Amino acid sequence: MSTLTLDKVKTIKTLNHIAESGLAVFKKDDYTIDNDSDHPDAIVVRSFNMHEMEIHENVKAIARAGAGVNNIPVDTCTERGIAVFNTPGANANAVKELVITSLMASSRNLFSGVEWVKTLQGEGDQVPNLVEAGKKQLVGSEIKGKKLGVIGLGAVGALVANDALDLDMDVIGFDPFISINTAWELSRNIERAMSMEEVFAEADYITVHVPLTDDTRGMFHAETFKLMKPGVHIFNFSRDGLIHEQDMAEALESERVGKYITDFPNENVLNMKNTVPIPHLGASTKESEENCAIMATRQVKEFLETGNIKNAVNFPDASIPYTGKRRVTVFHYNVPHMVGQITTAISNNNLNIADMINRSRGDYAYTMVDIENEIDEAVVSSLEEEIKRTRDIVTVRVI
Ligand SMILES: NC(=O)c1ccc[n+]([C@@H]2O[C@H](COP(=O)([O-])OP(=O)(O)OC[C@H]3O[C@@H](n4cnc5c(N)ncnc54)[C@H](O)[C@@H]3O)[C@@H](O)[C@H]2O)c1
Ligand SMILES: O=C(O)[C@H](O)COP(=O)(O)O
Repeated sequence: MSTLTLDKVKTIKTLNHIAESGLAVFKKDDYTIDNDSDHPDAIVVRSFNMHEMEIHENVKAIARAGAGVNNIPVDTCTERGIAVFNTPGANANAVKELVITSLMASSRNLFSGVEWVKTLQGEGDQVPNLVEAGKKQLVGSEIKGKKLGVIGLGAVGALVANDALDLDMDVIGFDPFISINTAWELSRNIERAMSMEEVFAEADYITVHVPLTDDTRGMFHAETFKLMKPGVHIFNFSRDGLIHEQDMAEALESERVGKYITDFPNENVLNMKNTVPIPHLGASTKESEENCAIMATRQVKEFLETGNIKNAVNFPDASIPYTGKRRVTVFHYNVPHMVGQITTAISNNNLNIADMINRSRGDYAYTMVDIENEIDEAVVSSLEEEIKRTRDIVTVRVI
Protein backbone atom coordinates (compact mmCIF):
# COMPACT_ATOMS: atom_id res chain seq x y z
CA MET A 1 0.00 0.00 0.00
CA SER A 2 1.17 3.46 -0.80
CA THR A 3 2.33 6.15 1.60
CA LEU A 4 2.59 9.78 0.69
CA THR A 5 2.55 13.09 2.49
CA LEU A 6 0.00 15.44 0.98
CA ASP A 7 1.36 18.88 0.27
CA LYS A 8 -2.03 20.53 0.75
CA VAL A 9 -5.52 19.80 1.96
CA LYS A 10 -7.66 18.45 -0.88
CA THR A 11 -11.27 19.45 -1.43
CA ILE A 12 -14.01 16.94 -2.16
CA LYS A 13 -17.43 18.00 -3.39
CA THR A 14 -20.47 15.71 -3.33
CA LEU A 15 -23.43 16.21 -5.66
CA ASN A 16 -25.76 13.68 -4.01
CA HIS A 17 -26.13 12.22 -0.57
CA ILE A 18 -23.10 9.95 -0.07
CA ALA A 19 -23.02 7.51 2.87
CA GLU A 20 -21.03 8.82 5.84
CA SER A 21 -18.94 5.64 6.01
CA GLY A 22 -17.65 6.45 2.53
CA LEU A 23 -16.85 10.08 3.28
CA ALA A 24 -15.01 8.97 6.43
CA VAL A 25 -12.30 7.65 4.11
CA PHE A 26 -11.24 11.29 3.66
CA LYS A 27 -9.36 12.03 6.88
CA LYS A 28 -9.96 15.52 8.30
CA ASP A 29 -6.31 16.64 8.31
CA ASP A 30 -5.83 15.89 4.64
CA TYR A 31 -9.25 16.60 3.14
CA THR A 32 -12.16 18.94 3.40
CA ILE A 33 -15.66 18.13 2.18
CA ASP A 34 -17.03 21.34 0.70
CA ASN A 35 -20.18 20.98 -1.35
CA ASP A 36 -20.14 24.69 -2.24
CA SER A 37 -16.65 24.59 -3.71
CA ASP A 38 -16.46 25.50 -7.40
CA HIS A 39 -12.90 24.16 -7.73
CA PRO A 40 -12.74 20.84 -5.84
CA ASP A 41 -9.99 18.31 -6.44
CA ALA A 42 -12.56 15.56 -6.85
CA ILE A 43 -16.32 15.10 -7.09
CA VAL A 44 -18.35 12.20 -5.69
CA VAL A 45 -21.76 11.73 -7.30
CA ARG A 46 -24.66 9.30 -7.66
CA SER A 47 -27.36 10.15 -10.23
CA PHE A 48 -26.95 13.95 -10.37
CA ASN A 49 -26.94 15.03 -14.02
CA MET A 50 -23.50 16.59 -14.63
CA HIS A 51 -23.95 17.21 -18.36
CA GLU A 52 -24.88 20.88 -18.01
CA MET A 53 -22.49 21.54 -15.14
CA GLU A 54 -19.25 23.49 -15.46
CA ILE A 55 -16.35 21.35 -14.25
CA HIS A 56 -13.43 23.41 -12.95
CA GLU A 57 -9.91 22.73 -14.25
CA ASN A 58 -8.81 21.80 -10.72
CA VAL A 59 -11.03 18.67 -10.80
CA LYS A 60 -8.84 15.61 -11.25
CA ALA A 61 -11.35 12.84 -10.62
CA ILE A 62 -15.07 12.11 -10.54
CA ALA A 63 -16.32 9.06 -8.68
CA ARG A 64 -19.76 7.64 -9.40
CA ALA A 65 -20.90 5.79 -6.27
CA GLY A 66 -22.85 3.32 -8.39
CA ALA A 67 -22.79 1.66 -11.81
CA GLY A 68 -24.27 3.88 -14.53
CA VAL A 69 -22.13 6.81 -15.72
CA ASN A 70 -24.56 8.20 -18.31
CA ASN A 71 -25.11 11.23 -16.01
CA ILE A 72 -21.43 12.20 -16.40
CA PRO A 73 -19.89 13.75 -19.56
CA VAL A 74 -17.28 10.99 -19.76
CA ASP A 75 -15.89 11.89 -23.21
CA THR A 76 -15.31 15.50 -22.20
CA CYS A 77 -13.67 14.35 -18.97
CA THR A 78 -11.35 12.07 -20.93
CA GLU A 79 -10.35 14.86 -23.31
CA ARG A 80 -9.55 16.99 -20.25
CA GLY A 81 -7.69 14.22 -18.41
CA ILE A 82 -10.24 13.84 -15.61
CA ALA A 83 -10.47 10.24 -14.38
CA VAL A 84 -14.05 8.96 -14.00
CA PHE A 85 -14.53 6.02 -11.63
CA ASN A 86 -17.54 3.84 -10.87
CA THR A 87 -18.10 0.98 -8.42
CA PRO A 88 -18.68 -2.21 -10.41
CA GLY A 89 -20.90 -4.71 -8.62
CA ALA A 90 -21.15 -2.70 -5.38
CA ASN A 91 -24.93 -2.30 -5.66
CA ALA A 92 -25.69 -5.41 -7.73
CA ASN A 93 -27.21 -7.46 -4.90
CA ALA A 94 -29.60 -4.63 -4.00
CA VAL A 95 -30.81 -4.40 -7.60
CA LYS A 96 -31.11 -8.16 -7.93
CA GLU A 97 -33.29 -8.40 -4.81
CA LEU A 98 -35.64 -5.72 -6.16
CA VAL A 99 -35.84 -7.35 -9.59
CA ILE A 100 -36.75 -10.72 -8.06
CA THR A 101 -39.23 -9.02 -5.71
CA SER A 102 -40.88 -7.23 -8.64
CA LEU A 103 -40.88 -10.37 -10.75
CA MET A 104 -42.88 -12.28 -8.18
CA ALA A 105 -45.05 -9.34 -7.10
CA SER A 106 -46.04 -8.28 -10.61
CA SER A 107 -46.68 -11.83 -11.72
CA ARG A 108 -49.18 -12.12 -8.86
CA ASN A 109 -50.76 -8.70 -9.58
CA LEU A 110 -49.69 -7.66 -6.11
CA PHE A 111 -49.15 -3.98 -6.92
CA SER A 112 -52.52 -3.49 -8.63
CA GLY A 113 -54.21 -5.72 -6.03
CA VAL A 114 -53.01 -3.57 -3.14
CA GLU A 115 -53.98 -0.39 -4.99
CA TRP A 116 -57.49 -1.80 -5.62
CA VAL A 117 -58.09 -3.05 -2.10
CA LYS A 118 -57.28 0.40 -0.70
CA THR A 119 -60.15 1.80 -2.77
CA LEU A 120 -62.53 -0.27 -0.62
CA GLN A 121 -61.93 2.00 2.35
CA GLY A 122 -65.29 3.18 3.68
CA GLU A 123 -67.16 0.01 2.66
CA GLY A 124 -67.37 -1.07 6.30
CA ASP A 125 -68.43 -4.68 6.97
CA GLN A 126 -68.60 -5.29 3.23
CA VAL A 127 -64.81 -5.14 2.77
CA PRO A 128 -64.19 -8.92 3.24
CA ASN A 129 -67.05 -9.81 0.86
CA LEU A 130 -65.89 -7.32 -1.73
CA VAL A 131 -62.35 -8.70 -1.47
CA GLU A 132 -63.52 -12.26 -2.04
CA ALA A 133 -65.73 -11.22 -4.95
CA GLY A 134 -63.09 -9.01 -6.56
CA LYS A 135 -60.03 -11.22 -6.29
CA LYS A 136 -60.98 -13.21 -9.40
CA GLN A 137 -59.88 -10.15 -11.42
CA LEU A 138 -56.41 -10.50 -9.94
CA VAL A 139 -55.52 -14.10 -10.69
CA GLY A 140 -51.81 -14.18 -11.43
CA SER A 141 -49.21 -16.65 -12.67
CA GLU A 142 -46.50 -18.55 -10.88
CA ILE A 143 -42.98 -17.95 -12.13
CA LYS A 144 -41.96 -21.57 -11.57
CA GLY A 145 -41.43 -23.24 -14.94
CA LYS A 146 -41.68 -19.96 -16.88
CA LYS A 147 -38.79 -18.59 -18.89
CA LEU A 148 -36.88 -15.46 -17.89
CA GLY A 149 -34.85 -13.69 -20.58
CA VAL A 150 -31.90 -11.68 -19.27
CA ILE A 151 -30.35 -9.08 -21.60
CA GLY A 152 -26.93 -8.12 -20.22
CA LEU A 153 -25.13 -10.58 -17.97
CA GLY A 154 -22.93 -8.23 -15.98
CA ALA A 155 -22.89 -7.73 -12.22
CA VAL A 156 -26.68 -7.40 -11.88
CA GLY A 157 -27.83 -9.61 -14.77
CA ALA A 158 -25.71 -12.57 -13.67
CA LEU A 159 -27.09 -12.46 -10.10
CA VAL A 160 -30.67 -12.22 -11.38
CA ALA A 161 -30.13 -15.10 -13.82
CA ASN A 162 -28.64 -17.42 -11.18
CA ASP A 163 -31.33 -16.65 -8.59
CA ALA A 164 -34.14 -17.12 -11.11
CA LEU A 165 -32.85 -20.65 -11.72
CA ASP A 166 -33.01 -21.25 -7.97
CA LEU A 167 -36.68 -20.22 -8.13
CA ASP A 168 -37.26 -23.02 -10.67
CA MET A 169 -37.46 -20.73 -13.67
CA ASP A 170 -35.81 -21.50 -16.99
CA VAL A 171 -33.36 -18.78 -17.91
CA ILE A 172 -32.04 -17.65 -21.26
CA GLY A 173 -29.37 -14.93 -21.35
CA PHE A 174 -27.76 -12.73 -23.98
CA ASP A 175 -24.56 -10.73 -23.63
CA PRO A 176 -22.14 -10.55 -26.56
CA PHE A 177 -19.55 -8.71 -24.43
CA ILE A 178 -19.71 -10.81 -21.28
CA SER A 179 -16.60 -10.55 -19.08
CA ILE A 180 -14.63 -13.69 -18.25
CA ASN A 181 -15.18 -13.09 -14.52
CA THR A 182 -18.96 -12.96 -14.91
CA ALA A 183 -18.99 -15.95 -17.23
CA TRP A 184 -17.33 -17.96 -14.44
CA GLU A 185 -20.08 -16.88 -12.02
CA LEU A 186 -22.96 -17.98 -14.25
CA SER A 187 -24.70 -21.30 -13.74
CA ARG A 188 -24.17 -23.72 -16.61
CA ASN A 189 -27.95 -24.24 -16.63
CA ILE A 190 -28.49 -20.80 -18.12
CA GLU A 191 -29.26 -21.11 -21.81
CA ARG A 192 -26.93 -19.01 -23.93
CA ALA A 193 -28.71 -17.00 -26.64
CA MET A 194 -26.76 -15.94 -29.70
CA SER A 195 -29.05 -12.97 -30.36
CA MET A 196 -31.57 -10.80 -28.55
CA GLU A 197 -34.21 -12.03 -30.98
CA GLU A 198 -33.76 -15.55 -29.61
CA VAL A 199 -34.48 -14.24 -26.09
CA PHE A 200 -37.47 -12.23 -27.30
CA ALA A 201 -39.01 -15.27 -29.01
CA GLU A 202 -38.76 -17.55 -25.98
CA ALA A 203 -39.11 -15.50 -22.81
CA ASP A 204 -42.26 -15.02 -20.72
CA TYR A 205 -40.47 -12.30 -18.72
CA ILE A 206 -37.62 -10.11 -19.97
CA THR A 207 -35.25 -8.15 -17.75
CA VAL A 208 -32.66 -5.75 -19.14
CA HIS A 209 -29.32 -5.05 -17.43
CA VAL A 210 -27.14 -3.12 -19.87
CA PRO A 211 -25.63 0.38 -19.61
CA LEU A 212 -27.27 3.25 -21.51
CA THR A 213 -24.91 4.13 -24.38
CA ASP A 214 -25.31 5.32 -27.95
CA ASP A 215 -25.45 1.63 -28.94
CA THR A 216 -28.15 0.60 -26.47
CA ARG A 217 -30.38 3.71 -26.51
CA GLY A 218 -33.91 2.75 -27.62
CA MET A 219 -33.00 -0.94 -27.98
CA PHE A 220 -36.59 -1.88 -27.06
CA HIS A 221 -38.96 -0.51 -29.71
CA ALA A 222 -42.02 -1.42 -31.81
CA GLU A 223 -40.19 -3.97 -33.97
CA THR A 224 -38.64 -5.75 -30.98
CA PHE A 225 -41.98 -5.87 -29.14
CA LYS A 226 -43.44 -7.69 -32.17
CA LEU A 227 -40.85 -10.46 -31.71
CA MET A 228 -41.88 -11.09 -28.12
CA LYS A 229 -44.51 -13.45 -26.75
CA PRO A 230 -47.83 -11.60 -26.44
CA GLY A 231 -48.38 -10.47 -22.86
CA VAL A 232 -44.66 -10.55 -21.96
CA HIS A 233 -43.64 -8.67 -18.80
CA ILE A 234 -40.64 -6.33 -19.24
CA PHE A 235 -38.45 -5.27 -16.32
CA ASN A 236 -36.26 -2.20 -16.68
CA PHE A 237 -33.95 -1.57 -13.75
CA SER A 238 -31.26 -0.14 -16.03
CA ARG A 239 -32.21 3.20 -17.64
CA ASP A 240 -35.31 4.82 -19.17
CA GLY A 241 -33.46 5.64 -22.41
CA LEU A 242 -33.19 1.94 -23.31
CA ILE A 243 -36.92 1.91 -24.10
CA HIS A 244 -38.64 3.79 -26.92
CA GLU A 245 -41.41 5.23 -24.76
CA GLN A 246 -44.03 5.97 -27.41
CA ASP A 247 -43.66 2.41 -28.75
CA MET A 248 -43.86 0.98 -25.24
CA ALA A 249 -47.04 2.99 -24.54
CA GLU A 250 -48.62 1.54 -27.70
CA ALA A 251 -47.44 -2.02 -26.96
CA LEU A 252 -48.99 -1.77 -23.48
CA GLU A 253 -52.19 -0.29 -24.88
CA SER A 254 -52.59 -3.20 -27.31
CA GLU A 255 -51.50 -5.64 -24.56
CA ARG A 256 -48.72 -6.91 -26.80
CA VAL A 257 -46.64 -6.17 -23.69
CA GLY A 258 -48.58 -7.32 -20.63
CA LYS A 259 -46.72 -5.30 -18.02
CA TYR A 260 -43.87 -2.82 -17.81
CA ILE A 261 -42.03 -2.65 -14.50
CA THR A 262 -39.58 0.24 -14.42
CA ASP A 263 -37.28 1.86 -11.89
CA PHE A 264 -37.29 5.06 -14.00
CA PRO A 265 -40.69 6.77 -13.91
CA ASN A 266 -41.35 10.01 -15.78
CA GLU A 267 -44.53 11.78 -16.87
CA ASN A 268 -44.90 9.53 -19.95
CA VAL A 269 -44.42 6.36 -17.92
CA LEU A 270 -47.01 7.45 -15.35
CA ASN A 271 -49.56 7.72 -18.17
CA MET A 272 -48.91 4.22 -19.52
CA LYS A 273 -51.32 1.34 -19.01
CA ASN A 274 -50.25 -1.70 -16.91
CA THR A 275 -47.06 -0.09 -15.68
CA VAL A 276 -45.44 -0.46 -12.29
CA PRO A 277 -43.42 2.71 -11.66
CA ILE A 278 -40.78 2.31 -8.95
CA PRO A 279 -39.03 5.46 -7.67
CA HIS A 280 -35.45 4.43 -8.65
CA LEU A 281 -35.01 2.23 -5.59
CA GLY A 282 -32.72 -0.38 -7.17
CA ALA A 283 -29.60 0.64 -5.26
CA SER A 284 -31.35 2.26 -2.31
CA THR A 285 -30.40 -0.03 0.53
CA LYS A 286 -28.18 0.89 3.45
CA GLU A 287 -25.77 -1.88 2.49
CA SER A 288 -25.50 -0.88 -1.14
CA GLU A 289 -25.16 2.84 -0.39
CA GLU A 290 -22.30 2.07 1.98
CA ASN A 291 -20.59 -0.39 -0.41
CA CYS A 292 -20.74 2.11 -3.26
CA ALA A 293 -19.63 5.09 -1.18
CA ILE A 294 -16.68 3.28 0.38
CA MET A 295 -15.50 1.84 -2.93
CA ALA A 296 -15.87 5.19 -4.74
CA THR A 297 -14.09 7.27 -2.11
CA ARG A 298 -11.25 4.77 -1.67
CA GLN A 299 -10.62 4.75 -5.41
CA VAL A 300 -10.54 8.57 -5.54
CA LYS A 301 -8.30 8.86 -2.50
CA GLU A 302 -5.85 6.37 -3.98
CA PHE A 303 -5.82 8.26 -7.27
CA LEU A 304 -5.34 11.68 -5.69
CA GLU A 305 -2.59 10.47 -3.39
CA THR A 306 -0.70 8.02 -5.58
CA GLY A 307 -2.06 8.25 -9.12
CA ASN A 308 -2.96 4.55 -8.98
CA ILE A 309 -6.11 3.72 -10.93
CA LYS A 310 -8.69 1.02 -10.33
CA ASN A 311 -12.16 0.92 -11.89
CA ALA A 312 -11.95 4.07 -13.97
CA VAL A 313 -14.29 3.96 -16.96
CA ASN A 314 -12.02 6.16 -19.10
CA PHE A 315 -8.45 5.52 -17.85
CA PRO A 316 -6.65 2.15 -17.93
CA ASP A 317 -6.17 0.26 -14.67
CA ALA A 318 -2.62 1.04 -13.47
CA SER A 319 -1.15 0.42 -10.02
CA ILE A 320 2.35 0.15 -8.62
CA PRO A 321 3.50 0.51 -5.01
CA TYR A 322 4.72 4.05 -4.27
CA THR A 323 8.43 3.34 -3.95
CA GLY A 324 10.19 6.59 -4.90
CA LYS A 325 10.36 10.04 -3.30
CA ARG A 326 7.99 11.62 -5.83
CA ARG A 327 5.78 10.26 -8.58
CA VAL A 328 5.17 11.71 -12.04
CA THR A 329 1.79 10.76 -13.54
CA VAL A 330 1.01 11.55 -17.15
CA PHE A 331 -2.23 11.00 -19.07
CA HIS A 332 -1.47 11.16 -22.78
CA TYR A 333 -2.50 9.99 -26.22
CA ASN A 334 -1.73 6.39 -27.06
CA VAL A 335 0.93 7.14 -29.70
CA PRO A 336 4.59 6.08 -30.12
CA HIS A 337 7.53 7.70 -28.27
CA MET A 338 5.53 8.96 -25.28
CA VAL A 339 7.39 6.95 -22.64
CA GLY A 340 10.71 7.93 -24.23
CA GLN A 341 9.78 11.62 -24.15
CA ILE A 342 8.62 11.47 -20.53
CA THR A 343 11.75 9.66 -19.32
CA THR A 344 13.96 12.04 -21.32
CA ALA A 345 12.37 15.00 -19.53
CA ILE A 346 13.04 13.25 -16.22
CA SER A 347 16.71 12.61 -17.03
CA ASN A 348 17.08 16.19 -18.40
CA ASN A 349 16.27 17.27 -14.84
CA ASN A 350 18.99 14.95 -13.45
CA LEU A 351 16.50 12.61 -11.85
CA ASN A 352 16.71 8.84 -11.53
CA ILE A 353 13.81 6.46 -12.12
CA ALA A 354 12.92 3.98 -9.34
CA ASP A 355 9.96 2.29 -11.04
CA MET A 356 7.45 2.91 -13.79
CA ILE A 357 4.29 1.66 -15.49
CA ASN A 358 2.61 2.43 -18.81
CA ARG A 359 -0.89 1.23 -19.68
CA SER A 360 -3.13 2.09 -22.59
CA ARG A 361 -6.88 2.13 -23.19
CA GLY A 362 -8.13 2.93 -26.66
CA ASP A 363 -6.82 6.28 -27.86
CA TYR A 364 -5.29 7.19 -24.50
CA ALA A 365 -2.55 5.90 -22.21
CA TYR A 366 -1.29 6.54 -18.70
CA THR A 367 2.30 6.54 -17.49
CA MET A 368 3.52 6.74 -13.90
CA VAL A 369 7.20 7.14 -13.05
CA ASP A 370 8.59 6.98 -9.52
CA ILE A 371 11.60 9.22 -8.92
CA GLU A 372 14.43 8.04 -6.68
CA ASN A 373 15.66 11.52 -5.72
CA GLU A 374 14.34 14.12 -3.31
CA ILE A 375 13.16 17.00 -5.51
CA ASP A 376 12.65 20.63 -4.57
CA GLU A 377 9.57 22.48 -5.83
CA ALA A 378 11.52 24.44 -8.48
CA VAL A 379 12.59 21.17 -10.11
CA VAL A 380 9.03 19.81 -9.85
CA SER A 381 7.74 22.86 -11.74
CA SER A 382 10.48 22.66 -14.35
CA LEU A 383 9.82 18.95 -14.86
CA GLU A 384 6.05 19.47 -15.10
CA GLU A 385 6.52 22.28 -17.62
CA GLU A 386 8.93 20.26 -19.73
CA ILE A 387 6.58 17.26 -19.91
CA LYS A 388 3.57 19.50 -20.64
CA ARG A 389 5.45 20.99 -23.61
CA THR A 390 5.73 17.51 -25.13
CA ARG A 391 3.23 16.76 -27.89
CA ASP A 392 0.22 14.54 -27.20
CA ILE A 393 0.14 15.11 -23.43
CA VAL A 394 -3.27 15.65 -21.78
CA THR A 395 -2.37 16.14 -18.08
CA VAL A 396 0.70 15.91 -15.85
CA ARG A 397 0.77 15.66 -12.06
CA VAL A 398 3.82 15.34 -9.85
CA ILE A 399 2.66 13.95 -6.51
N1 LIG B 1 -31.86 0.68 -10.80
C1 LIG B 1 -30.73 0.91 -10.19
O1 LIG B 1 -30.70 1.45 -9.10
C2 LIG B 1 -29.45 0.44 -10.82
C3 LIG B 1 -28.38 -0.01 -10.03
C4 LIG B 1 -27.23 -0.49 -10.66
C5 LIG B 1 -27.13 -0.44 -12.04
N2 LIG B 1 -28.16 0.08 -12.76
C6 LIG B 1 -28.09 0.13 -14.23
O2 LIG B 1 -27.90 -1.18 -14.69
C7 LIG B 1 -26.83 -1.22 -15.62
C8 LIG B 1 -26.12 -2.55 -15.48
O3 LIG B 1 -25.50 -2.60 -14.20
P1 LIG B 1 -24.36 -3.70 -13.90
O4 LIG B 1 -23.82 -3.37 -12.57
O5 LIG B 1 -24.87 -5.06 -14.19
O6 LIG B 1 -23.30 -3.30 -15.02
P2 LIG B 1 -22.20 -4.23 -15.68
O7 LIG B 1 -21.28 -3.31 -16.40
O8 LIG B 1 -21.63 -5.16 -14.68
O9 LIG B 1 -23.00 -5.11 -16.74
C9 LIG B 1 -23.49 -4.62 -17.94
C10 LIG B 1 -23.47 -5.77 -18.93
O10 LIG B 1 -24.17 -5.37 -20.09
C11 LIG B 1 -23.52 -6.00 -21.18
N3 LIG B 1 -23.93 -5.33 -22.42
C12 LIG B 1 -23.52 -4.15 -22.92
N4 LIG B 1 -24.16 -3.89 -24.08
C13 LIG B 1 -24.97 -4.95 -24.32
C14 LIG B 1 -25.88 -5.28 -25.36
N5 LIG B 1 -26.08 -4.46 -26.40
N6 LIG B 1 -26.55 -6.45 -25.29
C15 LIG B 1 -26.38 -7.30 -24.23
N7 LIG B 1 -25.51 -7.04 -23.24
C16 LIG B 1 -24.82 -5.88 -23.27
C17 LIG B 1 -22.05 -5.86 -20.85
O11 LIG B 1 -21.26 -6.81 -21.58
C18 LIG B 1 -22.06 -6.17 -19.37
O12 LIG B 1 -21.83 -7.55 -19.11
C19 LIG B 1 -25.96 -0.01 -15.25
O13 LIG B 1 -25.25 0.48 -16.38
C20 LIG B 1 -26.96 0.99 -14.76
O14 LIG B 1 -27.44 1.79 -15.83
C21 LIG B 1 -29.30 0.51 -12.20
O1 LIG C 1 -26.47 3.14 -11.89
C1 LIG C 1 -26.66 2.95 -10.69
O2 LIG C 1 -25.79 2.57 -9.90
C2 LIG C 1 -28.05 3.09 -10.16
O3 LIG C 1 -28.93 3.64 -11.09
C3 LIG C 1 -28.16 3.70 -8.80
O4 LIG C 1 -28.34 5.08 -8.84
P1 LIG C 1 -28.38 5.88 -7.44
O5 LIG C 1 -26.99 5.80 -6.88
O6 LIG C 1 -28.77 7.27 -7.81
O7 LIG C 1 -29.37 5.21 -6.57
